[in-house]
Order: sequence, then structure tokens, then C-alpha cells
Amino acid sequence: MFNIQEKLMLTDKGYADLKKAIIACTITNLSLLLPFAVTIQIFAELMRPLTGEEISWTRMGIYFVTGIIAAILVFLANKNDYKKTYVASYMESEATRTRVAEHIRKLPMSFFNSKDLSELTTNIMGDCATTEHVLSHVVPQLSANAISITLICLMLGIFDWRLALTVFCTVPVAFLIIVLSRKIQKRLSEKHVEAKLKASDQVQEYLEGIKVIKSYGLDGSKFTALDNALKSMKQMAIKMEFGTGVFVTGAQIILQAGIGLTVFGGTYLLTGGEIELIPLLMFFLIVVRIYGPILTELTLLPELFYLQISTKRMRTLVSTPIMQGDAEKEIKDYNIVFEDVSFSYSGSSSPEEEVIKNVSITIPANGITALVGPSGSGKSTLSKLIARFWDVNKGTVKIGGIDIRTLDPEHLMSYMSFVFQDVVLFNDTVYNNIRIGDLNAGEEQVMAAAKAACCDEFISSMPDGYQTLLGENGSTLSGGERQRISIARALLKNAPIVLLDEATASLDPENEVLIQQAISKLIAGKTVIVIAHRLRTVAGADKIIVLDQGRTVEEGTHEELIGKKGLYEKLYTIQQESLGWSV
Ligand SMILES: Nc1ncnc2c1ncn2[C@@H]1O[C@H](COP(=O)(O)OP(=O)(O)OP(=O)(O)O)[C@@H](O)[C@H]1O
Repeated sequence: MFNIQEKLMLTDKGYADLKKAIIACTITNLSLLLPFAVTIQIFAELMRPLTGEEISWTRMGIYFVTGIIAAILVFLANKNDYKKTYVASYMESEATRTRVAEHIRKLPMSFFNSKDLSELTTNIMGDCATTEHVLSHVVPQLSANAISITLICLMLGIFDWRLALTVFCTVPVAFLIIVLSRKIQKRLSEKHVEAKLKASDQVQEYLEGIKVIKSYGLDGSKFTALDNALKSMKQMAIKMEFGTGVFVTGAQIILQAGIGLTVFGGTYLLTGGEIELIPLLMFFLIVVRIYGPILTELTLLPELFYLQISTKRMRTLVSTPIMQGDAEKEIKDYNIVFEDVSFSYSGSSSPEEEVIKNVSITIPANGITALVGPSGSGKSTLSKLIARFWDVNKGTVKIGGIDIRTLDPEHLMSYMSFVFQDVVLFNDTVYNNIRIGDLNAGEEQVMAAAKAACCDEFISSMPDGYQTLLGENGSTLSGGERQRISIARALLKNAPIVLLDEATASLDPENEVLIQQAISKLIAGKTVIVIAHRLRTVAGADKIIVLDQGRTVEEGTHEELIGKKGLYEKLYTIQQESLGWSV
């Protein structure tokens, strides 16, 4: 069964509001008949001399007053309709956007691997906007028109069923054309949506990569790709409009043939003496009026088909399972154990795709454990598995003896602080960007964290100090400054497990010393996992785990590993030699 609430992804309130909007819209449609009925009465009055009667000016006065009352009623009905339809639909689409965004937040990272940002943006903004438009401008009008057309049809049928038949006999044919062309229209709409997505992808890539495009002189080729995507979007839009237009126009022509049929039938009945002239003229007037809403129905129906594509995408998105887990279970001990863990980003268990292979390691609590190894050996992946950004394909990751798959990801996250190389900053004040670490922190705590992370000096020199706006993703800050803000955040969070991924890689030597001090404060007494390329920075770690092609190949302290003369010793020696290089 066609479930409109499910199809339009409406909340219970949204569904109730939609029903109210349909009623309000029907009332508006019916109220519009009042002035029309008054006009017909005036018309009939003015026609009286034709049948030898006199015009009654008293009746004309009554019609005039009734007309004014009718106009007031139309205004009130419209006002009510506006509120019930538009305001309610914008509230509903806000709720849908929030619901979609909330769901996205809880999805596993594997979902984002297969989707790009512009597709998700289209989901949240574009698809919701389409639903919003259909909710406010299509569904209530379609339903209300259908109700009022049926009522008028019945009234006309009571007045003269033969004429009513001539008016409405073309309606089913016109609708049949639209309904039967649904598949073609849907296909064209799908292609249009696809082209729109591609174009927005290209625009995003062009803007994000503008620095590389300029520095490598890719303006020509990249611009051509963008230009082609925009052209294809334009062509698909024209094709879709044309495809819809052909069927809608065809249906409209057939529908309006009803006017001819009514004139023909009416004249036939008039000459046969079966109907009077004035009722016939009034019928003609009504026919012209009734075709307006039917034509609207014909043009609105294709929008409903277009909507199905948007809602289908949104339904797929919100029905993607989120990561589940206990949000109460307390972790008491922070030692992290990998038991025979294998993992591939695609979810496949084929050895070619696995980037972590049968890893069994222990990261002791309250100590520093370094993950080292050549590029692509799986260091970052291991840290992502600890944070449950992804779930393992095989084996178990346990923290304090608890399988982390049984823990709610956000709850698990509350035990961890991250300092990543690619720091994400929000378009907000510096103060709020640091406070993200602990939203309950007061000004003093935020300042203390900033000082400890050596941020205080550069923040104070900013135009509005801590209240300075950072711009999109902190574009106004240097790499080192961004890194220090992320350390300040982590300090403020004060979580028992700290993950440092290349934390000092983008810092100048002078700052590095200060940052190392800040990091020392951050990690004191914590369970720390450090991912580093520069092995000298982790030589003091309590434990070093060496990875190669997704496997653990060595474990031990710096001295032990140097003594083993394996991969670690080799990498260390190469790096020591490279320190002497100059250009
Ligand atoms: N999101 C992803 N989707 C698919 N494959 C990925 C993804 N992230 C990493 N990989 C692949 O997983 C493997 C391990 O990557 P990972 O980033 O863990 O290595 P790493 O040791 O941290 O490397 P680096 O030192 O260069 O940062 C690589 O082959 C990489 O291409």
C-alpha cells in the first residue's frame, strides 16, 4: 500500500500537519468558488432582459455585499492555508534535516568511504529542499484540487449529467497520459539528478583543489571537466523539462478538448430545446473555471515522481544501520588488546584487500606505545580501530577486557583524546574551537589549556584575541598553530587514552620543543599511542610495535629493537643518515 508518511519520510507531527494542510487547502479552493458563484449570479441577473424580465437592483446590492463577504472569507482561508501549509512544511524539513544529520553522525566510517561529501550535502540540503517544496507546494494542492474537482463534478452532474459528462470525459485520458509516462519521466529525472551530483562534485573538487590547479597549471583540463559536467547538467535539465513538457502539454490539449465537447454538446441540447440559454452560458463559465485546477493537477503530478528519487536516497541513508553499543558500561582499566585482528576497508576477507593481518598486540595502560613502520603499513588504521571508527572484520579489540564493539562509539570516544596531523577547525572563535574538548569547561580552564599547549602567545596577538573568528577550517592559521589548538583541545578533554598521529610533524624545530613539553603534560599518567615516522621522537617510548604490510613484525623498547637488527634498526639507521642531508 502507498504509505505517504513513509514515502515522504514524515514524522508523526509532519504527517498530522500535512493532513491539516490538505484540509486548509481544500477550504481555500472551495472558498474561491464563492466569489465565482456571486459572479454567476450577477451574470444571470444582467441576462434577465434577454428573457423579458427586469434587473433587480436590490438583488444586485445583495450580490455586491455577498461578494465583499466572500472576498474576506477567501482572505481568511488563504491566511490559514499559508500558515498550515508553508510554516508547517518548513518546520518539518528542519526536523528531517536534523534527523538525517544526526543519523550521519552515528554511521560507521565505512559508509563515508563509499560516499563523497557533495552527495551527503545534496542529501541533507537538496533532497530535503525537494521534499520541503513538494510538501508545501505540491501534495496539499494536489489533494485539495482533487477533492474540490470531485465536489464540483458532482454538483454539475446533479445540474445536468449530460453536460457534466462532456466536461469531464477528457479528464481520465489526460491523467492516463501522465501516469503512463511516469517511467520515462522517472528515468529522465534520475539522469538529471545524477548529472547534478556530478556537477556539484566537480565544483567542489575545483574549489578545494584550486591551489594545486593553479600551481600545476591544470586550469585548462580541470576547467574543461567542470565545464563538461555543468554542460551535461544543463542538457539533462533541458531533456527532463522537454520530456515532462511533451506529456504534460499533450495531456493539457486533450483535456481542453473538453471545452469544445461541452460547447458542441451544449449547443446540441439548446437547439433540441433540452436546456435554456442562460443555464448553458453559466455552465460554459464554470467549465472555463474548472479546467484551471485540473491543469494544475497535471503539472504537479510529475513533481511527485521527481520527489520519489530524492526520498528514496534519503530513505536509503537513514535506513543504513548505525553503530550500536552500550552507552553506560564503564571502562576501568585502559590496557588495549588486539586479539588476532584482521581488517580491510572494503569489508572483504581476501588477503589482497586486508590492510591489517592477524595482529595480536597489547598496548599497556599508563604507558607510551609507539606504532612505527613504513608508509602504508597500517599504523593509522590500527589507531582508527582502537577508536572504533571502523569495526574489525576478524578478531577482537578489547579495552580493559571489554570488546569495544559492545560499547556505544560516542561513549567509547569519551575515553579518548586525539591529536591528528590533519586538524579540523570550525568556522567559530578560537575560544570555542578549544572548548570543543570539554563543552562544560569555563574560561579559566580553556585559557589554561591554551597556555599549556603554547597557543596563548599567538592567540593574544590576534585582532580579537580568543574571540577571533577562525574562518572556514581555520584557514587563517599556520599548520603549527592549528596543531597547537588541537593539543589544547585534547588537554582540556583530559581523557585517559591519548592517540597522537604525527602530532609534531608540521611544527618548526623551535616550536617542537615547546610542543613536546605540552604533549608531556597531555600524556602524563595516560595510556598513549603514538604514530610517528620520525623514529627518534619515539625512542623513549615504553613499547614500540613495528608494523610491515599490515602485520606486526617486531615489538620491544628502542634498545631491544636496535639490538635485533631487524626492520626497526634498518629504518632508524636510514633516518639517522638522512639527518645529515642538505639541499
Ligand atoms: N579510508 C581508506 N579506504 C581504503 N583504504 C585505505 C583507507 N585508509 C587507508 N587505506 C589503505 O590502508 C593501508 C594502510 O594505511 P594506513 O594509513 O593505516 O598506513 P600508515 O602506516 O598509517 O601510513 P602512513 O605512514 O603513510 O600514514 C594503505 O594501503 C592505505 O592505502
